[in-house]
Amino acid sequence: MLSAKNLDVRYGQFRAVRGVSLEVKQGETIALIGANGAGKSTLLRAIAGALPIYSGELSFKHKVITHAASCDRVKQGLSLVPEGRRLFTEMTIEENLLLGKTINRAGDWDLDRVFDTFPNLVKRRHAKAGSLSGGEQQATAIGRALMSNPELLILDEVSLGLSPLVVDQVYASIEKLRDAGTTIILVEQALDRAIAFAKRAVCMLEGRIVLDKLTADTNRHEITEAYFGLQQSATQEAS
Ligand SMILES: Nc1ncnc2c1ncn2[C@@H]1O[C@H](COP(=O)(O)OP(=O)(O)OP(=O)(O)O)[C@@H](O)[C@H]1O
Repeated sequence: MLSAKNLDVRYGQFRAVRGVSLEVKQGETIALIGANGAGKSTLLRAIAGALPIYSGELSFKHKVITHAASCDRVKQGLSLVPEGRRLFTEMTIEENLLLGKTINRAGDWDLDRVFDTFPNLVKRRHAKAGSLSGGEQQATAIGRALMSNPELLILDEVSLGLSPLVVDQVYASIEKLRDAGTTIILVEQALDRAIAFAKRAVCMLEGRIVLDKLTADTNRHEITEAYFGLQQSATQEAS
């Protein structure tokens, strides 16, 4: 579904993502793991078209999208829920959700289905997004992405700033999406949760992928070593 080949993403001279290659198959769930500054958000934002790709090639459903505008990527079925949610705070939940619909991609997602998936939003549907709790805002941001009927859903730090109880609720909802076959890449700082949720773990260190394994074939210890750069067998050689 998604194929990244040797991607470099830069801020000025600084290579935040260095020669990253990643293949994502339909229906896969991938946890993108790594320490602060490892390059996870930069990679996801470049995949979504929010940052330019300096070099390398990115394809989605066999079509090269390396330099496609982000709205064209959404039209093709690739949707990012960014870190920090980025809602329109003066608009209501419902209005924020409907923004996801403006792209007009065919599919089953509509307001009713989003409210079924996130029942905590129903009573607050006419409340301004700026007045919502963190959990409600996160649910709205995910719901807005779903309204575009994505084939690949990318979630950056869904649990950031949420209480453990609310994180459980958000995960219960995205587990439903996973079990329905949605392809998901998610950044998650809580390692145990990431391993429990995803079928595959991809760990980044200093802009590179240093571990890429099925979660069933790895363990917390191996991922932690990759996370801190303690392992010898990097899956991608330094370029
Ligand atoms: N706008 C920017 N300008 C310059 N450098 C940046 C910018 N955004 C990120 N960086 C740098 O790029 C590197 C990767 O950052 P990125 O946010 O992608 O990491 P991350 O793995 O998502 O970390 P975090 O978990 O803290 O969000 C870091 O060294 C960071 O300081």
